[in-house]
Amino acid sequence: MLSRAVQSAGASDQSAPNHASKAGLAKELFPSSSPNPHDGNIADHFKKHRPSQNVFGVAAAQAASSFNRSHSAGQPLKPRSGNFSKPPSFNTASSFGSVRSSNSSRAITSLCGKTDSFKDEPDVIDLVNPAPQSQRNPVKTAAPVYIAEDDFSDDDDLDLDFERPSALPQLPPQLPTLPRTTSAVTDPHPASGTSALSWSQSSPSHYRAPPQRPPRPAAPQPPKRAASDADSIAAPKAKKRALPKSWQRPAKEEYIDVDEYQSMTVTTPAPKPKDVALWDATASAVKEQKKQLKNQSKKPTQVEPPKPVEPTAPQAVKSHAVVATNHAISLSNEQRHVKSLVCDKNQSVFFTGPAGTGKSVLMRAIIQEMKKKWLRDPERLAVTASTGLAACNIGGMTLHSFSGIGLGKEDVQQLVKKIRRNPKAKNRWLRTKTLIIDEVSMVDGELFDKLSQIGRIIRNNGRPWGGIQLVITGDFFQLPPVPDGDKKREVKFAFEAATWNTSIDHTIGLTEVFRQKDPVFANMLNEMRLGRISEQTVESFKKLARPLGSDDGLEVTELFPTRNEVEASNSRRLAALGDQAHRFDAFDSGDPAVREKLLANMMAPKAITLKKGAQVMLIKNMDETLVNGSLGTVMGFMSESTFELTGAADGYGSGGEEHMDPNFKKRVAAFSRQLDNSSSGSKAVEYPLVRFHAVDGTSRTLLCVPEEWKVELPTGEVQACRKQLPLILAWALSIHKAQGQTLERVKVDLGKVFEKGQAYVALSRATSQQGLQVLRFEKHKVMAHPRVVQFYNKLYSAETALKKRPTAMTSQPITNFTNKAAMPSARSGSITAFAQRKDVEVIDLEEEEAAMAAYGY
Ligand SMILES: Nc1ncnc2c1ncn2[C@@H]1O[C@H](COP(=O)(O)OP(=O)(O)OP(=O)(O)O)[C@@H](O)[C@H]1O
Repeated sequence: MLSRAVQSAGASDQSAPNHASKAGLAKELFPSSSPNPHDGNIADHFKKHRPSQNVFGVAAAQAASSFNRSHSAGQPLKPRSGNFSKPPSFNTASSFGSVRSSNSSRAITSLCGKTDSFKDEPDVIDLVNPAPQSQRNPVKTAAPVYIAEDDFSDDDDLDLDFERPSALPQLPPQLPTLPRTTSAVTDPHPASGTSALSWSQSSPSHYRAPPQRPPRPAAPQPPKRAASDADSIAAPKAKKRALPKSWQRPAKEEYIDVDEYQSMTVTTPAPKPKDVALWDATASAVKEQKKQLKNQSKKPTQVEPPKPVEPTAPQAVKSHAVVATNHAISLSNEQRHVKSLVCDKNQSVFFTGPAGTGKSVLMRAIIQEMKKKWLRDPERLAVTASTGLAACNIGGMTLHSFSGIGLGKEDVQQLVKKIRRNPKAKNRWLRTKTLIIDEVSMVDGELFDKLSQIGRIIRNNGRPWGGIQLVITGDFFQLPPVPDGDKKREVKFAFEAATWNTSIDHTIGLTEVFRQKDPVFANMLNEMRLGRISEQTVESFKKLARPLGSDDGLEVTELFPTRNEVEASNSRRLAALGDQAHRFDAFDSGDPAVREKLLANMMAPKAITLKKGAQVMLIKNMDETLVNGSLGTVMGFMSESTFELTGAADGYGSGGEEHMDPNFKKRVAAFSRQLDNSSSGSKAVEYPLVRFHAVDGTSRTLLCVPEEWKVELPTGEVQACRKQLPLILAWALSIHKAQGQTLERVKVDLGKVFEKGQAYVALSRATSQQGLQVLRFEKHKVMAHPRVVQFYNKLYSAETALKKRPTAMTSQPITNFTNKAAMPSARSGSITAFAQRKDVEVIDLEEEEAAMAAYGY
């Protein structure tokens, strides 16, 4: 078929040496609905942009319409014949684009123009009395093959859509059926105690006693279809199946109930372990038990709302809990608009806006909607973020993990080779249709270009990212990409990537602030965001140095700019816990000459000390829901064998077995001791049992055993390796790790702020001034990156230009920035308050100037 297609295309090319059509095809593969990719000036580009200036599309449409005209003038087309149709006279290049529309219009024309349209040429092939070859329509064999652009995509090769059985040819009615004699079969040796089953459930062979074996009482066989009765049995009636109640989706799509969304995350129940007493277990039974318990522990232990956390560590859980949204969140108009562009119109969208404007909430709503869309094919949606913690917040993985590029330092060709060696990563690239990227401000521009190029190569599709729909969010006024330590090059933002503009159809600015209800506080933060902070705001922030009261019992989360400060604070908190300390030292291997240096900046610490009740963070992706950034509490310590035998769900172990039946506890202890001694000959190591709290409301318990981190050369050769628990202490967080969080009680020390956007990110985590303590605030520490300011200026200019254009031109906006500064949500009633408080002079500018300031002027 492929060679016929090539021949056909070749023939068409020769008959119509139309270079313009080839150029048209090329343009179709590199669509330019976005602004000029080189200068990044959206406003300039928009002036040049014409919505329907697609050379190829126009040529195809003209060809199709001329074709339709010529055939509709008193010469009705032949009806559809099988899968083929008579070729139109226009060239092949045009047919690429118009094949679908021309076919459908022809089908309609033929149905309208002929009275016997439905009679001609049935699609069903008569297998019993096939017509001789000579009687068949010769046009079929001569018909050319039409190829759509997607036919060559790897992606489509993998599209295993189920074909409805009704499309198959009907069975001939005279198919011989065997006489129903099965019920008359008499069994010469009926097995005693066996109840006869009806013929439709059991074959005759089931009634005979097995040869050379004495008959023994047996339980009735489950209905089983044997090969011998296949001919005589009619197809079983399909059972009516209903989805479990928990799978039902909310009726109203426009309202997103976050709680409902969270509780919809249903997991398959773990298989029940075999009913074998522990002390009776054979080696293979123990193995089986281990396997089952391991599987069990990998799954969320509950799907209901999370239980109150053990009294041992209430603070730890409360302190970092993302503010629970117990009420339904209805998306604002601007959020709904973005969702519709993504989910209904399949557009590639970048939506941005100040902290707290609901970017993550909107992203979750989009993910929920897209998951519904790809319910039967979940791999089509990939959810990623620039950092592990951000990925955890939206239930995804890091962009690096998704792409399978490791650190991604190599050039594109090497990275492609690396991905091709990794079947999982390669499959992700091929299967994904929509790629979500959260917290894009930390995605490096070079990485963005590399991934775009990798997508094109691996998917064999010339469009940016190989044609994957991108849904990107983030605020470039927040944290920039982490600079490349080796090259010492200046940081490059994702919006500075060469492929940024061509990858995105729409840029939308969200303006309604939800996190901070207090308009004064919201505007103090907005000034910080832009790096244009008034003296009054400086004074207000300095007043927040007072300590926070602790009367509500909520623990304060501490944020620091540097890792050392974070470590010092966590050590202090650990020391305050009374329990026994457990120290875990890393096992390092590799070339001693380079090992120390290579492992110095590794997330996994050289040594970590833990206690029961300690708040920890996972630093490695375990699976879809336990990811780098998941927060949890240490519930106790136990050996692997105890964990596997007792199960993780109850959370017992050394220091946590109080709920266990004493007799059972003794037996388990004895048995696990026996196992431990038989395997190692000495007391087994006890590892921390951690209950992790996922943002989707589930709680999962995991015995955290050492994991490996490797530093590899591009050849795959391991230079250094560290084996350590995948945990760090997490009472205090670095500001980088806190990006994306909403914290009700937060203490920020800005003394060592070193990065642009860092102070803004830290303070904008707070929901109110009452819940925020700020230490060492200085005006000069509040910095906005000049290139980010410039980028948002351009977006604003493009928006202004757009508004000045005639309505017809603005039907497909590139940007959708509203001409106003970011404000607290009107629905909280705060907007009125904001308007009435004339004494609060936030930004001393006219309305338009204020709007410009909001976007960087
Ligand atoms: N449509 C909405 N209605 C009510 N509350 C909302 C809405 N959208 C978001 N919120 C609330 O606003 C707060 C901030 O939301 P979110 O974290 O999504 O903001 P963000 O723009 O992602 O912030 P950041 O840039 O700091 O990560 C959350 O507490 C969220 O529940």
